[in-house]
Amino acid sequence: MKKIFEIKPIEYKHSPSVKDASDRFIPHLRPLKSKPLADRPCIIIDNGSYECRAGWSFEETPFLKFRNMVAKPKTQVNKAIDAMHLVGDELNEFDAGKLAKRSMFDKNIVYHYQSLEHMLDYTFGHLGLAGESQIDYPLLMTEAMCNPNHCRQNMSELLFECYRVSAVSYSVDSLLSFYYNQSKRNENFSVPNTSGLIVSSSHQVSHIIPILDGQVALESTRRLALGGSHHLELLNKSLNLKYAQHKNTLQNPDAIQYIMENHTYCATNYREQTLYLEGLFNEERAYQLEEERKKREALYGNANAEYGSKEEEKKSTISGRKIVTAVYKGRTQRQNELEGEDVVDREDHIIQLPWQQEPIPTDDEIRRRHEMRKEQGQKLKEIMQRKREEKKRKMEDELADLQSLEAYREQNQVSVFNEEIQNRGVKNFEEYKKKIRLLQIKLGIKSAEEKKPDEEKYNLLEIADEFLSPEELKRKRIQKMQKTAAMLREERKQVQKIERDKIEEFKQSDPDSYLRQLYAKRKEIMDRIAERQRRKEEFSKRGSKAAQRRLQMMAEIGLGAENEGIQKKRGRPPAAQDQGGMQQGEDDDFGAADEDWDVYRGIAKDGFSDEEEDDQQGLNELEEQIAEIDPKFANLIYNTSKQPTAEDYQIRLWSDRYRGSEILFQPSIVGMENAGLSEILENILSPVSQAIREKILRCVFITGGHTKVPGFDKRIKQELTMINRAGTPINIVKCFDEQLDAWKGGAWLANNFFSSKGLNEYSISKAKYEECGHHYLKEHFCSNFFYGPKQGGAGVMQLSKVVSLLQDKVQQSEGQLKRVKV
Ligand SMILES: Nc1ncnc2c1ncn2[C@@H]1O[C@H](COP(=O)(O)OP(=O)(O)OP(=O)(O)O)[C@@H](O)[C@H]1O
Repeated sequence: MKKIFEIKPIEYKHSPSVKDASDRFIPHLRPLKSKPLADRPCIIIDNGSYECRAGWSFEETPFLKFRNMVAKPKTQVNKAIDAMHLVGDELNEFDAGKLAKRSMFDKNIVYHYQSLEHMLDYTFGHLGLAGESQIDYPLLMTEAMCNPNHCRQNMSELLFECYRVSAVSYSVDSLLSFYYNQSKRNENFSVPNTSGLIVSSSHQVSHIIPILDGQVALESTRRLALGGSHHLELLNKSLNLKYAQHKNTLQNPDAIQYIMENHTYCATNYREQTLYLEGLFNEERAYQLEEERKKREALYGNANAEYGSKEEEKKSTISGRKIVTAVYKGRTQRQNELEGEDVVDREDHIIQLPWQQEPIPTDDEIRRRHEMRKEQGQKLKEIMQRKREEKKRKMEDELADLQSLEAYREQNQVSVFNEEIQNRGVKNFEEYKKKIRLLQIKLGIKSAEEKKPDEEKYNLLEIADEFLSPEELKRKRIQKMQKTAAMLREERKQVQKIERDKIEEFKQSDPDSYLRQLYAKRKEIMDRIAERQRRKEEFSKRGSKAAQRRLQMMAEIGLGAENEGIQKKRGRPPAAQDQGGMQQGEDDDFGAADEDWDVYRGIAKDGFSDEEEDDQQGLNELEEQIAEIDPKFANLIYNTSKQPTAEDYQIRLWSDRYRGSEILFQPSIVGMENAGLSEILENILSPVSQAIREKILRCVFITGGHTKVPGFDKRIKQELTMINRAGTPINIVKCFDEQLDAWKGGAWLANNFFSSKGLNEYSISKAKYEECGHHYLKEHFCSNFFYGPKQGGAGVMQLSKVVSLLQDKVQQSEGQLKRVKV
């Protein structure tokens, strides 16, 4: 049996209260407040586009960890609520549909500073600083690699001007994680000796950062704009496309996130893995077909097992049950062998989506449904019977009425008789006679002649013609015809009886074929009903051609009073209608107004009803017959085995398990023309010397939340091995915690490097900010480089310096001009 995985509901965290945070931190912070700034604890904020982690440097792990989203309730109730902003776990306390969420990030760059402000309010408030007028502590904030100056500038402005933070240090998350891990693993750790290659993949982007002797090789650093969010999106799209029936569950982002975090992995070799799964799929299909064939054989016998395509049939016999069983055994054995080992599970996964079982009907319930269906059939029969009786009564009345006119003839009032029959739509006496006879036949009334015994009825047949008068000869001919017709009738009855007997015999001798015949008839009726339904729907659609044509026809023949009423309502001059029908060149706009369609729908409703009833009755009778013979069918109809089962709510992950992470290596899967990670690694490593390559490959450091996908490190090793033809040893180092190491690295940096004079070397103090301007960045081994006008530059650049720079430029361009002229 294959293992079936469940989707566990995500437990939403609740935001800690501001009071709890104050109770926790204020006793710690109070004695530290009087100390110099460098000796005070540092606030560490790892401001990630997926999650924000914040806490004090004296703690082991971040106190706050929340989805970096800000939301506004969509209420419009009152101003106070409308102005409210929810951050992080506060969002979980509201109905997701009633919130307008937004992220402050574009890719992994902060661009919406209003949201940032809400996030910082929340963070400082929940770190025990709710009552403070300014943040009297150093702050370490993470930022993206090569964060644009403009973004940092806005950030500094907000922190210094709005929150009056004492000192701010900016660091890159993956560098923090790298150095933190190095220091923890390496006893002789010193920044200038550290070299390595950081491979980081987080929510929106992935980075490859080579580090040489404690320096980031910026010109070789690369960013790939793909990360966990793209993986999630691809998985979401593919599952929703494949399992459209489970849209409700699969459109829930939490369910997809759960699947991604627990069931996806990174294939070491994409193509080989795809072929492997294809093999599994084919084996399983063959097994299924084999089983189906066996079932059919059991049900219909070997000769009749002709369902399914010949191709599939062939395939199933090639593999055969034996092979399939062996395959299953092999798979189980392989899985058992792998258990406990550090091997990525490459099999397909079956996921059980949440569902609710409907109660299985008891025998009594099935019987009740059967009875109900029978009752419905009976009712339909009764309705038909009533209709027939009504028709018969009408015909009897008509017959009686017509026969009553005979009295006028008997009283020699021929003109009155003629007038009366003409009033009833009958032209002359001949037609009158015919009509009476027709009604009698329909009502099954025998004429006086027919009631006589055969000898009397056909008394002239035995007499030779020469003994008969011309009148009798004529009657003899009629008697002859009547006798032949009666004989034919009798013969037909006999044939019908024989047919019935044959069917009964056929039913007894070959019930399967008989059953199939019944099924065929049922299908015929059902097709007819479906076709009628389709036509009905077609007519009821305003835009359909059939409906337009029908409406046009109705408009042309004129809809009498009803139509007239509508036209009056629409304010048309009555003269136009009086002329009858449509005038040449008159614009026919019947159908343009909604009322026209009401008339049409009224007409469209009646039609088909008699045929429908006949078909429905026929279908009921057939189903009764089938159910008597085929218990499976009875179950299908009355037991409604269509009831959903757990299997109906299962989804199967095949390539979905590894296709999402493959986008990092083949961005073309999501339509991007970028180079993938393997190509980027090759571009970085091929131009460098062997000595440098050796240094770098000694520590290939993997970090970032998205690298949690099992097998990611193995894939990177595989790619590097293929690039590294010289056979340089490759050492893959996985970080301790993919998501928290950046924060922990921040705490490590603050605790080890910020004390006494260190703080000034690693952070921008308020005084420095005011002196050097908002773009100022203090560079250190975990930070970004500053690009643009040099530190303490543009903002404070002397005017004389600017003028001399401009003069230099002018001179240079003049020199170039001269050269061109010569
Ligand atoms: N077990 C897991 N398997 C695969 N992906 C995961 C797993 N856990 C988390 N992720 C993904 O990792 C990503 C978050 O990574 P991380 O926490 O490093 O991002 P971040 O630091 O918030 O963002 P960024 O650094 O891009 O601004 C998310 O896309 C998340 O879906």
